[in-house]
Amino acid sequence: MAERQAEAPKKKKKADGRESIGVFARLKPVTDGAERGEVSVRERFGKCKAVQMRNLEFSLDWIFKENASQEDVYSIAAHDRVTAVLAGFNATLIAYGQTGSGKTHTMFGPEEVLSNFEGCDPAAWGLVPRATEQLFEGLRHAPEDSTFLVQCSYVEVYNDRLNDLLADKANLILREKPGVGLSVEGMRFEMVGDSNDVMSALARGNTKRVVAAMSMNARSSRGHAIFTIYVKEMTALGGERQGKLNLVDLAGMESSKKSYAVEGASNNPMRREEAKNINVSLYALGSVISSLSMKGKSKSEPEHVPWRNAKLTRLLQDSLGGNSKSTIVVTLRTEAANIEESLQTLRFAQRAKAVKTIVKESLMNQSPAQLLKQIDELQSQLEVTQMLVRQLRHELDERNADDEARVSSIDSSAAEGGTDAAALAEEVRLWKKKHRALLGRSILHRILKGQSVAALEKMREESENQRIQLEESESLLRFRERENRELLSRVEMLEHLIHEHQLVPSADGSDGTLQRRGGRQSEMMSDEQLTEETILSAEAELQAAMASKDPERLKRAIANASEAVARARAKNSHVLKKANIIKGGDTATPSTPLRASIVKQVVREEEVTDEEKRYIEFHDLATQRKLNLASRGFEVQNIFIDDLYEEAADVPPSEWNEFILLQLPSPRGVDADGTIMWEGTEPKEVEEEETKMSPWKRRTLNPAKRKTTVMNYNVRESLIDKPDDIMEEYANPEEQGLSKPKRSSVLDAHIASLRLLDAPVEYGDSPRTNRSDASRGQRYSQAVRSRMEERQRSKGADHES
Ligand SMILES: Nc1ncnc2c1ncn2[C@@H]1O[C@H](COP(=O)(O)OP(=O)(O)OP(=O)(O)O)[C@@H](O)[C@H]1O
Repeated sequence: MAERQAEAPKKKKKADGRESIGVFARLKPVTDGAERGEVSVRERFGKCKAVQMRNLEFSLDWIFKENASQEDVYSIAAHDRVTAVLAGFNATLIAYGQTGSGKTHTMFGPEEVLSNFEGCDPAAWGLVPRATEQLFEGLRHAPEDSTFLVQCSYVEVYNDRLNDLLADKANLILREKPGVGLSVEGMRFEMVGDSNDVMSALARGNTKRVVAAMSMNARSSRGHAIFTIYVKEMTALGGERQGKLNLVDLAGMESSKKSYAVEGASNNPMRREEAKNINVSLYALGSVISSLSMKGKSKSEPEHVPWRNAKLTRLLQDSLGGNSKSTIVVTLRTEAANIEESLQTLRFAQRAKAVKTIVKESLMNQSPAQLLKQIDELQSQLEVTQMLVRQLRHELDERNADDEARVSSIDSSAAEGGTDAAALAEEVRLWKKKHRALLGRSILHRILKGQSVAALEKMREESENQRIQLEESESLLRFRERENRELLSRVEMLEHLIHEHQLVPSADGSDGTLQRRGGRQSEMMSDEQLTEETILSAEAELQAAMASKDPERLKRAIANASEAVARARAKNSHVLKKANIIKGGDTATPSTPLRASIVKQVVREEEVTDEEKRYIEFHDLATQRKLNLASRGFEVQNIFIDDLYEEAADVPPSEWNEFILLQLPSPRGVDADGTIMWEGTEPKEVEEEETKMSPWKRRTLNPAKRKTTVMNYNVRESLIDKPDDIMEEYANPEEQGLSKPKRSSVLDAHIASLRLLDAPVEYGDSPRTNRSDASRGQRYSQAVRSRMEERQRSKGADHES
């Protein structure tokens, strides 16, 4: 084995069941002859948890270097997830990365793993065959009175359609069922009895996956594949529990220029449609991860997660936002030419690390009827046991009397001297032995009786608990219904407001602006209303621009919409000017030179020294802080945790938090002069006289010594300028064969992404903390839709009259 990595990192699980998604990165060896990019894995005390790419550092749960084996990846990233499935949890393993970066290799292994599973070398097996082996091995050691039902399903999301890879069924429908959740209608479930069954189902399914030769990968997957194994355990007493394992091999993000380098691909409409769909669904996944990572970070946490923007995100809803222990392995290409894509992948990974899922064990599921049946059974068992005990006691009493009579008769014959004393003593010993055995049996029956009584008590208690739970659920339902009614009346009120301030196009209607009917009204409008109006007009213009098929107008409209969203955010949130680099130190200084790699050590927990423990603790604190900033959209540049650790050599551990907060402070915004405003302590020159202050603090507060370089993500640029294909397709939807609903869902994805991720722009207003863009976002879309419907209706009415 190339590299036996240190033991798997312990997943932190909070008492409330919230658990972080495990996020791992795997580097793919550089392609022959290509130049390696600026990438280095930081390794300390046998732990590989940080990767440095250009001047950025990303801390994840583990970084697998190029020489990491399939076994290393499995044991660190997946083994405990599969164990959890056997204990009744849901688990998900996802591979995410640029096209050709090794997702399929990580999930399945090289091609022969599927084409010749039994004949290939098990060392080449990827996560899926290993997980399957572990599952069946676990079942072989399960309690004897349990029986299991193991099934699998395999679907592909191709061009935002759901196809069943185990049956010849295309375009399956997703349905939300009350009490059951999301299900794929008509999907085939196949029974499997061992790893060979699973692998042959997979191999069969894979022949139906759409794979094409692209310049970045000779066998590139053109859709996302989700293979699921369901394990249902049934006990002799009628209990049931179910765990499932989702194995997700995503298609890779595409850069059109690089992907179409294969001759003919750029003119192939099928390949273009695939690439567009892959990118749109992965953007939707990025938006979902962003809003999930922001959850709980501020009081005004966004409630809306845009799950519905793509089939892929709907299918992953349970894994990323629900009840599942999830792991994402991001795969990275390390060639210099691919660094930009790898950075995007790592940004996604960093955000995913801030996401928490709520993990619940699937308990033995017993209905009140089943419980009552068990109570009946136990009661009759108890009666039988009681009868047995009574019978035994009676038998024992009789035997005791009998024995006593015999012993006394033997005693008296011995006294008379007529019998052989030794033979008599032997008889006495045998009788006493029998007596003891009988007593033992009686005790055993009593223990049995005790167990039955205890079990009966437990059943009664469970039955009572279920009754209470039922009552609680009913009252919660009543409460939710009341809440819903209130929400509905609020929506009606808003619709009314919007109707009152109806917008009309500007005089010529072509400059992409809208104005309100009746200028005087605006004077009476609140800031909030004006903001809503601006967004509404921007959205209406987006729709109009789409209908006009004028690409220039559409580009203007998108820029206008994102500007409007940014303005709205600027009024209500922490903001930073686009491309405004906040610096306390000298940004001209080149990034820290790469360190010579440290000799790897494999360490056991008990062998960890105090110094190592301190380092790990510091690393965790600093990572948490970076994650916190990342999930708010800020990227920390030129700061590496190892350097901070050295800087903190004289900082007592009890003050590490303060130190890290000073080194990585929270940007609040920019004032009118362009000066950064910070939450908490501002950087300032500290007078030499202030000697009471500890040296580290004086040093850190000095802006010249401070290392901070924080930047906000410039997502707007990547959304608007990068996917040129998508822009073109907006402009020529008919030519691209896009249906109307499809177009609007693409647009919705963009709008949602802009709302969530757009680079905030500073407009001089003092920042406020009350931020509720997302929920407002929902209201905007709803309002736009209902207004349009109303217009249609009134147009219809005009015609009729
Ligand atoms: N860690 C690795 N070690 C050796 N070879 C690898 C590794 N990762 C990937 N490869 C090889 O690189 C090629 C591309 O990998 P793979 O098909 O897994 O990429 P992918 O990310 O699934 O691409 P796509 O998104 O286009 O489907 C394959 O030939 C694969 O065997």
